[in-house]
Amino acid sequence: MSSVLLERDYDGIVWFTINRPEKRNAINDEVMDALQDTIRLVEENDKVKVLVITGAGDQAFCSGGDLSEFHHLHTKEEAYRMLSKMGTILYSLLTLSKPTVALLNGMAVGGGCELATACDFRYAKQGIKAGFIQGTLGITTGWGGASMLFEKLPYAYALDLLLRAERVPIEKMVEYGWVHALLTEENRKEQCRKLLSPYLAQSVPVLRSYKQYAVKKWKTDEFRTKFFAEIEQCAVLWESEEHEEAVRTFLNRK
Ligand SMILES: CC[C@@H](C(=O)O)C(=O)SCCNC(=O)CCNC(=O)[C@H](O)C(C)(C)COP(=O)(O)OP(=O)(O)OC[C@H]1O[C@@H](n2cnc3c(N)ncnc32)[C@H](O)[C@@H]1OP(=O)(O)O
Repeated sequence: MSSVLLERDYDGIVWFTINRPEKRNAINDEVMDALQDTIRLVEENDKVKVLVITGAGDQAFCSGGDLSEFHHLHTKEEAYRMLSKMGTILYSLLTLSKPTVALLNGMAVGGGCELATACDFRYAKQGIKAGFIQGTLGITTGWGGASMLFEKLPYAYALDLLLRAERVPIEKMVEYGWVHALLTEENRKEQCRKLLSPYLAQSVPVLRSYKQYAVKKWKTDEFRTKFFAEIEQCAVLWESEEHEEAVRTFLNRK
């Protein structure tokens, strides 16, 4: 079974679905590579207008990095290779010249919240929770999530979410401005398409122009340096006994 599903609609939407529901849609190398290829396709193809990223099943949008695959990374150098690979992908998602949406079909935790933060809009199913829970693993955001969060949310809200490191009810995420629309259970894809229909009515050059203008502030050496320094800091913490122990506990919890 493929780790990712890709669909292209007649109206210009590309749907990228992480298809690992049995792992709560955790991200491994295969998902990273497919996401990178999809971002390239959306950037280059003049018929594609919007990229929507979602997860398969009803339980999770994405549970972050695949801890069972990445727990063999012990040194900060090993960790940095993996973290900066995904960080580079999320940076290209952040600065993509087409609108992007994270469609939260279920909970988002850890790197799953970083993936969602890299998107322009977050539409979420009612009743779910989302959390930057990295602190409970003895690490910080490793894919540039904090740099992006501080750009997109008011300072105190962003800091609160990172420091509390818990799963927060999605209604609070709406209040904080992280989630832009709540969806009901029924036919979420159609609800998403309806929310996107005004954007889909615009031409690709118009969409591109506004997005390029919007993301210009992040295409600077200053922002990139901050973004990759955050990733480096996570790599340092990845080596710690606290992190090793937290991951061991999660993987052996049954
Ligand atoms: C690497 C980058 C870093 C970052 O920058 O942030 C990260 O992302 S670190 C990873 C952070 N994520 C987590 O710590 C999440 C860990 N998962 C959970 O807390 C829970 O699984 C859940 C997401 C809250 C879902 O809970 P629940 O619905 O009760 O399901 P289970 O816990 O029983 O999980 C089912 C199944 O899925 C496996 N799983 C879940 N998350 C991951 C993951 N991130 N990596 C690998 N595997 C994951 C879990 O082990 C179960 O598998 P089986 O035991 O084989 O059934």
